[in-house]
Amino acid sequence: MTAVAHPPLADALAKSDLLHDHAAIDAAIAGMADAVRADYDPDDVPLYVTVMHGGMPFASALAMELGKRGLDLEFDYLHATRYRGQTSGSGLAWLHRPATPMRDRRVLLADDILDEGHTMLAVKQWCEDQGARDVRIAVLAVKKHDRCVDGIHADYVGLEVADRYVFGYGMDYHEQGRNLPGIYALRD
Ligand SMILES: O=P(O)(O)OC[C@H]1O[C@H](OP(=O)(O)OP(=O)(O)O)[C@H](O)[C@@H]1O
Ligand code: HPA
Repeated sequence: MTAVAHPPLADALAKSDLLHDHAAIDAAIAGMADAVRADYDPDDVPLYVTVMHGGMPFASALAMELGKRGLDLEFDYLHATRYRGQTSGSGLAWLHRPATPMRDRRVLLADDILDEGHTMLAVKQWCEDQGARDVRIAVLAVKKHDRCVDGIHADYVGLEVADRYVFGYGMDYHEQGRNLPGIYALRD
């Protein structure tokens, strides 16, 4: 089998701009935690669903900030992907669905980025179809453009990013760079 050659991460970094550093991301997540905490009753523990893989660093950080503020969370995760390591999206593939029953639960979805919205539209619809009584969306970043599908928006947003391919803090450049502590954008 021939291995697929990926462009090296160092080359991507050399032709990218840092949009948000780690301190800015931490501050944004703390602000989001304040907003989420104000909307949730600790006696009605939400089901906190991380959208893998990209959502993992953000979901972890937000969960800890919510813990500091006295909001317990029940964890589950899903994996739905439509980019598959590429820089443009195609059809959504579900690789894992949450196992926890959602009927009558409040569900909080945590992901790295809302771009064209296809992923979250399908994921939110699926949670509602499972009987969740309330489904909200927290994303670290929203991309600024007018191509987002109708009917979807993020309830909690940390940062805006330009209409360029972005990576770092969960987001990949050909499956690399997810653990960069900042968010970078490729120059056109
Ligand atoms: O708003 P959209 O245009 O639908 O794109 C956003 C989705 O794309 C990315 O996932 P990806 O498909 O790259 O999977 P990954 O998280 O495993 O990298 C990202 O993590 C979001 O889930
Ligand atoms: O710009 C992006 N970067 C990484 N993953 C993404 N998923 C949707 N848009 C993006």
